[in-house]
Amino acid sequence: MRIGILALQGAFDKHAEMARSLGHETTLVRRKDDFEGIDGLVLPGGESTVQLKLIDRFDLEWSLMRFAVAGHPILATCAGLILAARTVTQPEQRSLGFVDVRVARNAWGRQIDSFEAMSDEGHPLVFIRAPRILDVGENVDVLGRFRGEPVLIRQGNVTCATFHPELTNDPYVYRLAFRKSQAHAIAQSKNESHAPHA
Ligand SMILES: NC(=O)CC[C@H](N)C(=O)O
Repeated sequence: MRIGILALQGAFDKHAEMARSLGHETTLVRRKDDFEGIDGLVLPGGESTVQLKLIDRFDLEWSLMRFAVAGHPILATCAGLILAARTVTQPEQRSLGFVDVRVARNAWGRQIDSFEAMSDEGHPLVFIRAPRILDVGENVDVLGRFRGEPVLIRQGNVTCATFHPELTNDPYVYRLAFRKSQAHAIAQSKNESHAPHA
């Protein structure tokens, strides 16, 4: 697949490395034109307030919405999850609403700004001023937990992590987010919609 990495601000280099190590091609996405030809998209960590401003400045909101609604696979991590969430608190902030979750920003407290841990399922986690998922809607699947609380979720084509999977050496989150079968299904539905109507 060709994976676009939103590269306005934040931790996008390591995402590109991880995607390439799994055999994907990558495109750094900074302008509307960059959405052409990508099959999947990463919304990386960083500072979500700054990222929102840059999305406005470069007029990318409509392209992001259209990409999500078209059903393409999206992986949103940390600040990316904050952008993708339905509701953001602490402080409140506008968001794109791709997934039906409520998140609190910077929610682990100052003393433990950044830390490494293992998920309940045994995968490595790196948290950096991470958000916490406060509640999930009924259409949201919880794919990973830490001490019982959701840290990896998926709703339809959008997979979100509160942590930084690109800073671990475990690619399972990418495998979950960018499944071949998913890309295939999307390509097929595109072909069908292009088929001439009898
Ligand atoms: N590592 C991260 O992406 C941190 C997210 C950041 N604390 C925010 O609120 O946007």
